[in-house]
Amino acid sequence: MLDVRNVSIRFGGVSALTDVSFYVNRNEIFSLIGPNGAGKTSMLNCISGRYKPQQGEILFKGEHLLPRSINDRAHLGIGRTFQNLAVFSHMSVIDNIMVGLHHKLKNNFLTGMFYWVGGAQKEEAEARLKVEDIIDFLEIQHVRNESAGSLSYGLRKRVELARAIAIGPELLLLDEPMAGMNLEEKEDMARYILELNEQFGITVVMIEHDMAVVVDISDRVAVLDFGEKIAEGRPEEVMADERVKTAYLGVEESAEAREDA
Ligand SMILES: Nc1ncnc2c1ncn2[C@@H]1O[C@H](COP(=O)(O)OP(=O)(O)OP(=O)(O)O)[C@@H](O)[C@H]1O
Repeated sequence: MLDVRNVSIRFGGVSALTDVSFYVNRNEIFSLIGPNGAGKTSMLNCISGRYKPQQGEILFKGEHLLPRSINDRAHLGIGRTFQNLAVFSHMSVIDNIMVGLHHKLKNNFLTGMFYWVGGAQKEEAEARLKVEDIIDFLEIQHVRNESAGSLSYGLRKRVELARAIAIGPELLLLDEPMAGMNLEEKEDMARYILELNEQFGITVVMIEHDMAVVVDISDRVAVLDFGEKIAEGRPEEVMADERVKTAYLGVEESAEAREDA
């Protein structure tokens, strides 16, 4: 479904990604892991269209993605969430989800001006139905009319996920979906991701730092370190890899050194 070939991107003197290749099969849960600054978010940004790599190709269902805009990629079926929460705090939960869906609706701003004349009203009504399904699925009925900013962090993350799935993605890019969550919230999020994958056939590419979650729910994993891919395979294979252990050990050692200082 996704074929990343020899992707490199630099920011000034920093090589965020160097010649990185990997593939993701349809219906897999694929995790990108690695220490801070390894290039994981840069890779998601290259796939979703926020960044344009200087080298390489990315194919989605056999189509070249790099010449396409962010909106085009959403239309092709790529949805994403962000590392830092990207919900609109002042808007209600339901309106936040509708924003995601409007990306996908046929009627654009101009035709929207003829709301009562054109088909937009009907389209909006159908959209609402779909939003209700998503709200049920993510168990956020009780807060549907609350403003998103008033919700707990875990619930806001769920609203962000709801918005991403509202476009009906075939591929979902999740940037640290469990960051900042307590154990119960993490378990819930892991369950939603698994159900999206198993029941709705959504392929998932996820950045996650919680290794227990990664091992639990990923089919395959790729490890980045200083912008290079150092390992790829089944979670238990990757965790046993010496280069991976060294990459993470380096991080732990420097963290200990900071604590000692
Ligand atoms: N827009 C940008 N401008 C300049 N440098 C950038 C930009 N985006 C990423 N970088 C740099 O590229 C490198 C990789 O960053 P990236 O955010 O992709 O890493 P990451 O693995 O997602 O890290 P983390 O786990 O901390 O989120 C870092 O050195 C970062 O500072």
